[in-house]
Parts: sequence; C-alpha cells; structure tokens
Amino acid sequence: MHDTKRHKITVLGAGAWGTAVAIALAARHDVLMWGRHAEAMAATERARENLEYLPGFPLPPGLRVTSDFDAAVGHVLHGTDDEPTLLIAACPVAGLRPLMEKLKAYPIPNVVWLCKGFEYDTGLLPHQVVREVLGAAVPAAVLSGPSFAQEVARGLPCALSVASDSPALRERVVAAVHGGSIRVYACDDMVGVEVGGAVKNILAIATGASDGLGMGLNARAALITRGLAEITRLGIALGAKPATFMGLTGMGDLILTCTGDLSRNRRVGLALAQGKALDTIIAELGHVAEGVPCAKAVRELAAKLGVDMPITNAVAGVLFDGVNATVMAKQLIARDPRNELA
Ligand SMILES: NC(=O)C1=CN([C@@H]2O[C@H](COP(=O)(O)OP(=O)(O)OC[C@H]3O[C@@H](n4cnc5c(N)ncnc54)[C@H](O)[C@@H]3O)[C@@H](O)[C@H]2O)C=CC1
Ligand SMILES: O=C(CO)COP(=O)(O)O
Repeated sequence: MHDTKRHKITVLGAGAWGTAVAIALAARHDVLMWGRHAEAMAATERARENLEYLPGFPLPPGLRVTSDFDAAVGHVLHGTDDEPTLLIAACPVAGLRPLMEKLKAYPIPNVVWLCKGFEYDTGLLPHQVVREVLGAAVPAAVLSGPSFAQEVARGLPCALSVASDSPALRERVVAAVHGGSIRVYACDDMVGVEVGGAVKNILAIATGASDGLGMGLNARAALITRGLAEITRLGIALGAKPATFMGLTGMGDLILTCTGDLSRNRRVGLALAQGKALDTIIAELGHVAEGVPCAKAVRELAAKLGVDMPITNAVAGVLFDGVNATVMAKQLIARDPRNELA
C-alpha cells in the first residue's frame, strides 16, 4: 500500500526544475521553495509565478517561497513519523558543492538532488560531491529521469527513478513524490542513474546539431543508439549496473532529451547548426545547458579511463575547439568499422 502521508518538503533552488517540482509536490505536501536571490524571490512571491525561469505556471496557493536559507532548512529539521521531511537540492551541478557547504552547518535529515552532470573541475558525479562535503552519515539520494519542467508543472504524466544506498530514504522519496501524475521507481545504482542523466545532455547537443544541419532521421537514430553505447561503456567503467542504462534515467531520458524541443541542450545543438557562437547561445538560452560543461568533464574523464566516446569527443570538439559540426559528422561516419557490441 502506497504511503500517502503529508510531508514537509524544502526545495533549494528556484530555477525551472525546482519550481516545477515544488508546484507538483505542493498539491500534496507542505512545500517551501528557496532561491538565492532575494529580489527574484520577492518578485516570484508578488507575481505568484516564476516569471524568469518558469513563466506561465502560477504557484499553487499552498506553495511558499523564501530567500531565507535558515528558514528554508529549518522547515525540514524536525520531522515526525506523522509528518516526515525531505530536503531537495534543485540547483545545477555547478551549485551543488557550494550548497552542500552551506548545509554542513545544519543537522539535515536527508538530501535528494536533481542535477544532471559531472562536476566541471573534478570530474566527480553529484553523489561523490555530496559525500565529499557531507560525509556518509546523511542519507542521500538522486532523483532523475525523463522530465521536462513545463510538462511536470502542467501535471502531465511522468516517471522518475530515485537511486540511493539508503533503503529508508528510497522509501521516503517514493512516499513523497510518487502520486498525482508522477510515478517513481527506486533502485540502488546511483552511479548508473547519474551517468545516464549527465551524458544524455551531451548527446542531446549532438542530435540537435545533426537535426539542425538536416542530416536526417537515420542519423538521429544512429546518434541516440550509439550514444547509449557510450553512456553504457562509461557507466560500466565507473561501476554502474548495465541494466540501469535500459531504464528511465538511461534510454528514457536520452530519448526525451535528444528528440524533444523543450530540451535546452538540444536547443544548443540546433543553434550551433545555425552557426551561432557558444557564448551567444548560452546568453540567449537564459537557463543552464548542463551538456556544455559536462562535455569537457566527460571528454577528460573518458580519456583518463581509456573509454572510447567518439560522439562526446565530437561534441566537445565543436563546442571548445572550434571544429565545424559538418566536418565533425563526416569524421564520425568515416571512422574505422567496429563490432557493434564491443
Ligand atoms: N529543467 C528541466 O526540465 C530539468 C532540469 N534538471 C536538472 O536540474 C538542474 C537545474 O536545472 P533548471 O532548474 O532547469 O535550470 P535553470 O537554468 O532553469 O535554473 C537554474 C537555477 O539555479 C541557479 N543557479 C545557476 N547557476 C548556479 C550556480 N552556479 N550555483 C547555484 N545556483 C545556480 C539559478 O539562479 C536558477 O535559480 C540541472 O542540473 C538540470 O539538468 C533535471 C530534470 C529536468
Ligand atoms: O533533463 C531534462 C529532461 O529530463 C531537461 O533537459 P534539458 O536540460 O536539456 O532541458
């Protein structure tokens, strides 16, 4: 029987995804959303809408917003059996370490993060960053899967996966998030879930560029499929379970992000195909595109581990080395043949 208790939930981060998750959860729980910019949060409160990051989706009456970090964390410090608590970090990967540093001062009950990528400077996965800062005592989980913010905020159906080495936290996340239009699966493969979520963003840039250049649907299917092979190779080298990559956070999120025009990463690829400069693309996007920093981090990590990732290398070459995307596509196709399952 699914546990339907009302939870106290704090969402740290008020971008598109934090706002969408807060809106969805506020239908069933006592939710407080924190954002780091006081003025932006005041504007969100005045409009009862996040006009900067998620315009068009009014905040439900029960959802409170704040820029007071103490108050935000305080909301989840004293849970009870009848009213359990959940702390959700909804920042980009670049903000994860600083956020965990701020949380170190508090006796937090748990932490769940939503970001997708490898840390830029260190090449660490989010769970490694969290562990490095908070240690192993705080129950920690990643919640990921195919989930465009706008669709979740609209209440459309969506399936996610929570991964944690804490069975109790897995259960807590399922109890809190599963319900309404959201279905939540659980597993213990944090590495697999995080690698899938990170690398699909790089491949969405590749398919966006390919589609933008008019390379066709066959090319897109090839990129997605061979992209999944890259994700799986890297994941296995890092200790993931291969089956995870056939699931929501692997193939599921890869398909969504590579084919859905709501993807910011795919839009980066489409804009590259128009010949726009990366700086201009990022400025015009107004949101994070995690695949950009991730392409650099993964190129370096794969080289260190000796993992073959030709599509990732091609994307990094286009993004950072000024290589022409059409030339890069020709080079990818012209590589020596190989065994498909190797
Ligand atoms: N938007 C979506 O549909 C989904 C996003 N995600 C992931 O969630 C994370 C956040 O994405 P969004 O909220 O969509 O991004 P966004 O670009 O809409 O908002 C980013 C938020 O983080 C803040 N921020 C930006 N850089 C920061 C930094 N260096 N340190 C701390 N805070 C910073 C911004 O002020 C803003 O509140 C990303 O890792 C993304 O891959 C995951 C699933 C769905
Ligand atoms: O992760 C996402 C959907 O699952 C969102 O993808 P983008 O960051 O490319 O918009």
